[in-house]
Amino acid sequence: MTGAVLRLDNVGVRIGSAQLVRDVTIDCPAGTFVGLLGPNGSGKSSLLRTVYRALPPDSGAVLLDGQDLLRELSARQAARRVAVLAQEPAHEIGFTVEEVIAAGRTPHHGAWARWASADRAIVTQAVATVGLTGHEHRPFSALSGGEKQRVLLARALAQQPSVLILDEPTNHLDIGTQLGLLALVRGLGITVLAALHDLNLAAAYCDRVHLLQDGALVAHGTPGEVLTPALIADVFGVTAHRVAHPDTGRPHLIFADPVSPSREDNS
Ligand SMILES: Nc1ncnc2c1ncn2[C@@H]1O[C@H](COP(=O)(O)OP(=O)(O)OP(=O)(O)O)[C@@H](O)[C@H]1O
Repeated sequence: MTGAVLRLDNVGVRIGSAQLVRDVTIDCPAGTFVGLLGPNGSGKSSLLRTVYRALPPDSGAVLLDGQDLLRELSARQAARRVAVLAQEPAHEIGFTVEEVIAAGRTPHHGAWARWASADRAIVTQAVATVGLTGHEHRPFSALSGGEKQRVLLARALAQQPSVLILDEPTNHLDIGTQLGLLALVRGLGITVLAALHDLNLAAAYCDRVHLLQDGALVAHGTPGEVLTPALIADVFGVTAHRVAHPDTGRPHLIFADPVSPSREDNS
């Protein structure tokens, strides 16, 4: 799999009279892992939805290798190139693990076309990559939240996209699986745009990060440039101390508990 160049060019999102996102420009060079950060309700999911065509931008455009994703590519062409692991709970009731993952091949040949052996090999590989070999015939609805997330990642991998959109992909995952998922995705070599709440995961895995507040971009750059205690205090309203990760040298944040001092005073 190879990455595409993704550009969000002055994207605005409006639903009814609410302007959810204003004039956001984000460049994701091919093969980079780009983080989208910001408090609850800052517009991250709304922005990501424009990239996987769940929501049309109200202004601006989303460009994939220079082509307008909405106006120059068909839905199927876009689906061959952009996969998503979204936040919404999945309701694939009645399907097995393997059937859910196999749906990732649909944009490549249509729902009713004959399956090639290459399709089966891609699905088998995706199942193995997320560590679900042996679980192919289990009902999807009977899986735990974390197992479902791995199945949906496998479906996205089976799609063989050049851009992967992740919206809070580590929800429901234990720490080992969180790190494993992000390392796996980073190793794919495709372009990734990921909304992340965990700023330390963003610092560890992202090449660049973009910080949203109230639907507008307030900072962008490397994690080291953006994740400063001053900006974190300003945007998230918390005190953070920043240290260098002892192994990687990347920024690592330690958050202060604002309740602690008064507890000590009262004891
Ligand atoms: N369909 C809609 N109609 C009206 N307002 C909406 C709609 N969808 C989202 N919003 C509002 O838009 C704002 C941005 O929501 P969005 O889900 O994009 O934020 P977010 O940064 O992804 O939040 P979170 O971190 O909580 O997932 C919120 O105030 C939300 O209530």
